[in-house]
This record gives sequence, C-alpha cells and structure tokens, in this order.
Amino acid sequence: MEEGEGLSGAAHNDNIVLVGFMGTGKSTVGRRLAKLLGREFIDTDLEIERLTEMTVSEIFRRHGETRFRSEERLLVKRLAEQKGYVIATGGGTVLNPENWRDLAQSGVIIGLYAPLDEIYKRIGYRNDRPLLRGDRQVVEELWAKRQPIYNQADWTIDTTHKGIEQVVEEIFSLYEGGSMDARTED
Ligand SMILES: Nc1ncnc2c1ncn2[C@@H]1O[C@H](COP(=O)(O)OP(=O)(O)O)[C@@H](O)[C@H]1O
Ligand SMILES: O=C(O)C1=C[C@@H](OP(=O)(O)O)[C@@H](O)[C@H](O)C1
Ligand SMILES: [Mg+2]
Repeated sequence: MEEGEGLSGAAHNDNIVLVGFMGTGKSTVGRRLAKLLGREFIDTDLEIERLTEMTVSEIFRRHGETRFRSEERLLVKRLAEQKGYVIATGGGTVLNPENWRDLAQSGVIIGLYAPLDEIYKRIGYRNDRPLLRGDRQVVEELWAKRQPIYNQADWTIDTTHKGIEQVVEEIFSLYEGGSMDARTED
C-alpha cells in the first residue's frame, strides 16, 4: 500500500478472512461486518452448499469429508484471486496449508477464539456440523490440535465474553484504525 492512500488504499481492498473453530462466530460476525463495511460477504460453507446443491451434512454423509475438502479447496483458490470480500471460512478450511497460503496472500486473517465449553453452549445442540457430533473427547482433541493453526492468524479475538456486535466492532476498529494496513504492509 502506498503512503497516503488511506481508507481507499490497496490494503483496504484486501480480503478480510475469518478463521477459527466451529461456533466461534465466523459466519455471523462475517455477515454483519461485511454489511458494516459495505463489502460482499462469502461464507465458504454456504457457497459450497449453493454450488453442490447439497447441505454440508449431506456432502459428508453421501460423499465423505474428502469430497467436502476438495470443494473447499476449489472455492478458496477462486476466492483468493479476488479482492474486497469478507470471507467466513469453515472451521477446517485453513487446515489445508494451501488454503491458508492463498487466503493469507489475498488479505488479512482474523482468528476468532472461544473455549470448547462456550462452543458447546452456542452450538452443541445443533446437528448441522458433522464433526461436532462425535464424543466430547474426540471434539476436544480436534479443538486442541487446531488451535496452533488458528493462532497463526494476523489478529486473534477472544469472543468468550463478548456479544456478536462487540466482536464486529472490534474488527471494524482494527480496520478503521489502520492496524490491518500496518500488518499487511509487512
Ligand atoms: N460472540 C458470541 N456470543 C454468543 N453467541 C455467539 C457469538 N458468536 C456467535 N454466536 C452464536 O453461535 C452460533 C454459531 O455461530 P456461527 O457464526 O455459525 O459460527 P461459525 O461460523 O464460526 O461456526 C450462532 O447461533 C451464533 O448466533
Ligand atoms: O470445522 C470443520 O471442519 C467444519 C466446520 C463447519 O463450518 P463452521 O466452522 O462455520 O461451523 C463446516 O465447514 C463443516 O461442518 C466442517
Ligand atoms: Mg460458519
């Protein structure tokens, strides 16, 4: 980004990519943030559902996780070539290093964090996330294994005691305050 470009500068057109475990609020926060910024919003799960005409659960059930991950990969490749989006990824999207690399090159990566107890409170009763349906022990291991990956985000926001609006406001302030530029100028 050139000096003096301000809000309309290149960094401000970079994608804003939300990563984190299931239930950390990527989809809800992403949609509201995009509205606030007047940007287009893409939720990778919803986009895959639209493209395949199947729900995420159906893809897992009928074709397996591998098929879902290849749909994810194709979509990310395409999205990362575009600018100006707010992108809510699925919790597993950035576990693929190629997805991480492409998304990181396309913009700034914001990690949303919540502990597992909080995640269960938010979405434990729902049945639309195949990977949350296993034993708590298995989900706990998945959660722990993934944290070091999410921790590589450019910014991380602990959402535990924050409402959705507060999380949106925090990201908005990072953006307005130019912190995202500072990070992406590296
Ligand atoms: N900060 C928050 N505090 C309380 N509930 C939240 C928060 N963020 C998200 N939620 C709720 O948690 C659920 C999952 O949110 P969602 O945006 O779908 O998460 P993700 O896309 O990360 O899986 C939704 O019911 C949403 O309203
Ligand atoms: O963590 C994961 O591997 C997944 C997270 C889900 O998205 P959310 O993180 O939006 O729930 C969805 O992509 C799919 O069920 C797999
Ligand atoms: Mg989501």
